[in-house]
Amino acid sequence: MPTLGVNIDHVATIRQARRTVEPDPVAAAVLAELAGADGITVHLREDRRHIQDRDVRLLRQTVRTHLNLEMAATDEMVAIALDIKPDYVTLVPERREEVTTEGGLDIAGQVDRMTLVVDKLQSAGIPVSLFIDADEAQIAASAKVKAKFVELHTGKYAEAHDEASRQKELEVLEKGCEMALASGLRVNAGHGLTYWNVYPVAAIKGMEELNIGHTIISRAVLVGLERAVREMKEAILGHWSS
Ligand SMILES: CC(=O)[C@@H](O)[C@H](O)COP(=O)(O)O
Ligand SMILES: NCC(=O)COP(=O)(O)O
Repeated sequence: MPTLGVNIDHVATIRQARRTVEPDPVAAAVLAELAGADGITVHLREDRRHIQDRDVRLLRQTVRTHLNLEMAATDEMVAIALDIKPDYVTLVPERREEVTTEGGLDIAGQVDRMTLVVDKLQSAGIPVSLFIDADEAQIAASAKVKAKFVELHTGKYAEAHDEASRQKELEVLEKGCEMALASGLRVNAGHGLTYWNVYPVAAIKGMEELNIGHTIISRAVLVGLERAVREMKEAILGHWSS
């Protein structure tokens, strides 16, 4: 079965709603690791809407499993990665106006640029994963640019409205995984996976790591709310004052 990379971006989303210091994604990473996370994933977006540079720098020092830095393939981000040296980098497409990552990277359409970026990072000892749709041309191009991994975008599978379309998207992922492995790539997957839809993807043969964030942070808010309210009642009674 694949390992679990916990994406903690949306802990930072809550913090950035007030531009304050809580909740701290660095603390969240420690708790995720204590609970069994096999890796920590953060997406340093160009607009810094959630994760900040400070978070990535501190996480580099505190993460005990492995740190996966998701980022756009821009010169600014490459410089940051070369400086911070995460355990691996996942290159993702970014559009500033998007609510979340909408599709996979077009590697086939920018082989020269991607070859350059992948080589720059991997020559510095940072393995590169490419976040792509499970599409034949994109998988072939990912092997061509010599990335070590691909991360198959599971968004279409996760958003399928009925069982037949979900099954069809699952087959696309299975075929993509098989093809990527046959091309010498290691295979991760993620985006939009939930407690209810993860198992069929986890069961795909050869799948190495699943990166999952939004559903875990959403659940954490709900399963933690009762205790948080109880503790505020205690604080009002002075139990938290020194
Ligand atoms: C690349 C990807 O699928 C996730 O990292 C996702 O982008 C999380 O960040 P956002 O929710 O800001 O899109
Ligand atoms: N690359 C996918 C990821 O890190 C988490 O995506 P999501 O579970 O927040 O949709």
